[in-house]
Amino acid sequence: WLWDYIIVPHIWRPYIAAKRLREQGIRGPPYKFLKGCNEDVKKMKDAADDLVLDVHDHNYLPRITNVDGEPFVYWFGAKPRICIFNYEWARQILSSKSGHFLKNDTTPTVLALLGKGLVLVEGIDWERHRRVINPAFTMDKIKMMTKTMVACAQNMVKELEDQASSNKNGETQVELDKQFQELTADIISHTAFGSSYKLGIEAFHAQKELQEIAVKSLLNVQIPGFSYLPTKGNWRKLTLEKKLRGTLMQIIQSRLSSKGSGYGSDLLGLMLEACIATDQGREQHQLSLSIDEIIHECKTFFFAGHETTSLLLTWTVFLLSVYPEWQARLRLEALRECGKENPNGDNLSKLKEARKLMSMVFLETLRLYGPALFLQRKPLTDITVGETKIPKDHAIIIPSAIMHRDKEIWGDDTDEFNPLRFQNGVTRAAKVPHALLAFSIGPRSCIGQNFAMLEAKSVMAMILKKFSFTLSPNYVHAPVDLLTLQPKFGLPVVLRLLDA
Ligand code: HEM
Repeated sequence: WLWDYIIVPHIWRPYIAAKRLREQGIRGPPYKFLKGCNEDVKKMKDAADDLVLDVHDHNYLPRITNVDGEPFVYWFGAKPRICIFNYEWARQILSSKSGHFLKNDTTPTVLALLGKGLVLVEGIDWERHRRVINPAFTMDKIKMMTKTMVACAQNMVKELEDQASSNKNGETQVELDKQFQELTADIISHTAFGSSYKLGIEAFHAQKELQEIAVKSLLNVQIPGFSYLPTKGNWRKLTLEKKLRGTLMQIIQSRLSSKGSGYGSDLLGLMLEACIATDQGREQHQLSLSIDEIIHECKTFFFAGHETTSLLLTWTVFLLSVYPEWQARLRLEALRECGKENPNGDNLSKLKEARKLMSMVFLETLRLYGPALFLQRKPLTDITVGETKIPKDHAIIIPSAIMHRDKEIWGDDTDEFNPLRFQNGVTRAAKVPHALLAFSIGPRSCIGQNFAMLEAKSVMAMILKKFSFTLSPNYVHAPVDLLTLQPKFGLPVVLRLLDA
């Protein structure tokens, strides 16, 4: 036991891995028994935590990391992670269709949070899941969902409008980040679960708490078997997992029992149609999912589908508050394309065109404040990338947030907010066509990117047409890495009714 569970994985393998990498010139902080670098990373983050930035300063990297430049290795517990910064290597790894690069191992808490759905499944299972789910994300389907997105956004805007008009000056101060979280959860819940959206919101609250636990546990010392001990934290995690599963099961049961001519054309409906095909005794074929897989997919879509879009909206409002001239330009564009009407599939398509300012602003926000700070992969076998031999099972970290500031690729103004860099389209904004990694690239790139952009555009157009906004004096600029990039102290904003 000592040999298999302690000496080999926690002493022998890290020692050999470090030696092999050192021989190739890849260095990094020393491995520490059980802890790896987790404690040091935690200390480094704590030390940088007091660093508050000016709102015009978009280089928040010193708050979350102290690395750049050359590839190096660090230790997540006993597991080596090789951090690379090279765009060509990143392209090779992310675009590989050979199945040579898998998603990296994840901790049990992150797995409970995210579910073993499309983001984490591999190989033929991934192909099967993606085939079932792809039809829910065609542009036509997403355009049809605009109505739901707009209806949800209208409720939020109306509430804010009432708040503002009850004040003489037509102003209200709100924590917009929280509003966006509720709104995007509402939207994904309606679009994925239809009439069971209220249960979806319950699931969202359980998932939110699981996320907090996941963030806290991520940099803890990795003691083997610790997650199975009956601690208070592990108990809470188990209770939340049960609640989340139970709620999702309830949503599924209610859909199964209300079947009319089909299960519906939303995401859940599509997955259930695929599931029933298996249930009816056909062999596991290319278009089938089990109920358990559907539960995992629901978790995946709930997390991947609301948190990221809510952050895109949050950081965009932050930037438009700091650059009021851009806010005014976007308002004019929204009024020109949508007039007094609410956005709909057609006028939003116009805002979607690459040359539109709204698209450029969202892309620039994703470059500077993309929700995912890095991408991770691990090779299935020993592999050479560039001239570096990467042994199998060594995680590869592609730090998109750092790479989005590479001056050689993006030019000297990388730390500045300059949406016009995207005026000729996303592939011509930098020296390489795949420079923007916010949605990743290659076969595992984000399936929900069109959904997210359309949702963000609907919401932003509706806000811009009703309000002007500035940062509240209470806003503190301190972006923080909590699995995704978030404003540490939220986004308090003063909204002013335009026709006040
Ligand atoms: C601004 C919003 C969003 C951002 C920045 C974003 C970012 C990403 C990134 C970086 C990946 C690749 C992860 C990797 O390679 O390891 C990804 C994958 C994924 N995203 Fe998104 N995402 C967003 C919105 C959404 C939405 C709205 C949905 C669903 C409704 C969604 C569902 C997914 C799924 C299912 C995958 C896995 C795809 C696969 O592996 O086949 N995302 N996303």
